[in-house]
Amino acid sequence: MRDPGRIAAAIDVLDRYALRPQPLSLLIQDWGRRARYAGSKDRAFVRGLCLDVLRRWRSSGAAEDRRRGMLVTLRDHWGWPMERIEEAFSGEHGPGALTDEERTAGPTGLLDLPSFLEGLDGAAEVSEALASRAPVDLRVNLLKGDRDKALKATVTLGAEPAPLSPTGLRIPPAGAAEKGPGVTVIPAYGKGLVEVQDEGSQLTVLAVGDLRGKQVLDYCAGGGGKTLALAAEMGNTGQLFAYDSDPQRLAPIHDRVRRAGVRNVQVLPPQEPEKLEALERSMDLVFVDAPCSGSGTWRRHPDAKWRLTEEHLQRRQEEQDQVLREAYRYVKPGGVMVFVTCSFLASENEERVAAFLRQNSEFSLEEPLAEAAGELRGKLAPFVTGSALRLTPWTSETDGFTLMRLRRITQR
Ligand SMILES: C[S@@+](CC[C@H](N)C(=O)[O-])C[C@H]1O[C@@H](n2cnc3c(N)ncnc32)[C@H](O)[C@@H]1O
Repeated sequence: MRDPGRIAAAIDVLDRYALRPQPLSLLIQDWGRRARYAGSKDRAFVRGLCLDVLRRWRSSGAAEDRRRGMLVTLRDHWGWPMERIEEAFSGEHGPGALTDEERTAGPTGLLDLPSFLEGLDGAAEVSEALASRAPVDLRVNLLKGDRDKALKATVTLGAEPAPLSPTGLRIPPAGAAEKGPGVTVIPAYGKGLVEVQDEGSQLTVLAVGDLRGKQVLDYCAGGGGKTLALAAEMGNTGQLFAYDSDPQRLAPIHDRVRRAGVRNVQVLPPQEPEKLEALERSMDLVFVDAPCSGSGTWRRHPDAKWRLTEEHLQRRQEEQDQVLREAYRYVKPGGVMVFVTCSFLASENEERVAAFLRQNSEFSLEEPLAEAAGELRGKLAPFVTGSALRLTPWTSETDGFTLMRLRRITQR
């Protein structure tokens, strides 16, 4: 396909998104089925362009008019000269020649945040950071080798040591219309030496402190991203239990655990609640990676940014309250519960923890890096605000994650 057809396709996909906001991956799949003639480079181009327009959905004007959003994105963010844009719009299979009015269109001046979040502190900086592309981060699985070995194994992908996580590698963002790095096809991935995991996500596990020999419950284990990182930190010692209320989300964990060489994990299926109940008041650590808006990952999933409504946010908060109400029961006296979200919003973090503490006087807040290893503590200290560790694209150049730490006070 040439520029005109690719751009018309991207506008068509975005028109469908505007009509009914849904995950972009579904819309691209749907387009791929209709456009049998499109090759893998065409798909990468259309997907990359749609993501970039969605990143600046409001400021480019795309929310109101996809042609305008497309023009502004290609001209102001992809750096295409007007001549190329004119040809792409008016060429065969293109979306149709630009009008005089369109030619002079500029940015709208709106922030690229849902309107109910425009009042956030530092909203302009937040909006700009979330509109940028994210790198691909890898976590080196220390059960299979060290970072030097992983660096050699990923050199063809352009990986370099990540700035903050001692287990992290970073591959810079691909060019706008390029396919991302083929991480999952390299032997090091197949052998479990590296996992795809944002540096911020890795840091939430590393910040907890020494986990060797401990009894740990990963209460919202999902597909096991944090479970694998916790297991690697535990060095296959102690016991790690992985639970999630949704059996479908938990399903991939078995294969992942095997590939990563993890031997200390017991998966607790929600269909057998007695296995979870048996852990009551016995865990050194309950790690709660709570369901959330995902606002910290909007660089990667800009389509999710425009699907979030105030009602959705309210529902996530209720889920967070419920998860806290359930998970604390498994913490032993003197043990710790760590509450993590991939959201930077206080309403999904500090406010939830405060609500929990009002109901549970047995727990008290601790400094979030209370047991983090010395060097890491130094690196992460700048990102502590009040009682939360808050990592964000605009401060730590990671996805957004918030971590809070609660201790169950020993009974006298
Ligand atoms: C952020 S995701 C977890 C991601 C996962 N920890 C990872 O790193 O791949 C949140 C998870 O919480 C689960 N969840 C929601 N409500 C829950 C509850 N009441 N009890 C246990 N899990 C719950 C969801 O099914 C979802 O898988």
